Amino acid sequence: MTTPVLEARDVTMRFGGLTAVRSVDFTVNSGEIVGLIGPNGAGKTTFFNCLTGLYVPTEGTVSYKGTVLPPKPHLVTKAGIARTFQNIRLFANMTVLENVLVGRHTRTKEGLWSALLRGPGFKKAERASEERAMELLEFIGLAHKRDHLARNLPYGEQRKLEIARALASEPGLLLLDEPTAGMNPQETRTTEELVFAIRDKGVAVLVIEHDMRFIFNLCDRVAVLVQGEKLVEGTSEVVQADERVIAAYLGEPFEGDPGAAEAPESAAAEAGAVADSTPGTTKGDVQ
Ligand SMILES: Nc1ncnc2c1ncn2[C@@H]1O[C@H](COP(=O)(O)OP(=O)(O)OP(=O)(O)O)[C@@H](O)[C@H]1O
Repeated sequence: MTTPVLEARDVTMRFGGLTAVRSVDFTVNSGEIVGLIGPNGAGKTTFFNCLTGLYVPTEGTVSYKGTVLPPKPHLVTKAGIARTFQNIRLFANMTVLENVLVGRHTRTKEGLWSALLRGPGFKKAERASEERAMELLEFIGLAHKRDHLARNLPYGEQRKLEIARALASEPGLLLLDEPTAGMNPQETRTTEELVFAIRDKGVAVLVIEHDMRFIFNLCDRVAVLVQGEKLVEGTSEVVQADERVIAAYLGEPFEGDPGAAEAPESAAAEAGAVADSTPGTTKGDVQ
């Protein structure tokens, strides 16, 4: 049975006179991989930031497993939501293992005194954390690089390490912000497999991405934001076939348009991907 993991109700985010997100209702159910797409500046990252407590929505609520979340990032993580960022945010001069251990801190119960005195309770907790971190490194295929500095990893592996660090907080929902940005097609395919494997481990996934082929292959459901509003939501097939989505990416007006005529021209390339990634076409990955 599917149960809601994340529920955003009527979320609005204004920056002064600009409404970046407008009255968005959005649900992610257990066992789902959901995509969030939209032209540049549509409000995707702002919406993510509202979900993770980085921004306090001007209006609306965000709930995780039925409980309204406090708008504080560390409390959101503690509740069970983890995220990665558009730009890699690893501790470059720490090892691969240390980076994952940092991600475990919300799940470590040992207090300050125990850590300072390095008592038996702390050592036991430290061993357990390290074991879990190594399991995660095995899972993402980086166990053999546990002692490498993060900054020396190739780009694709740095992004994987970010995912492992996010998983270290034992989330029930993982938010990925453009996980394949800058990746080559092989790395993108590996990421796709990794996201499926994460879902199979019982973690629901919400992903923002510009690579339409990636999104439509991966997601059970896709929501389209345009000018801060949710325009369409449905299966990959439904979204790809919706003319309003293509029009929004091309910056063409359409019935009920919240203002897509102002969408940036660069979105036209992405629209090509919407149109060309319909089943049966052979267009390559788009970035
Ligand atoms: N902190 C902020 N202060 C003021 N305006 C902001 C802020 N963050 C975002 N915006 C504006 O809100 C709108 C939505 O931006 P956002 O970054 O959420 O879009 P996006 O869909 O994630 O875009 P992209 O795909 O290019 O990353 C844009 O007009 C942006 O300039």
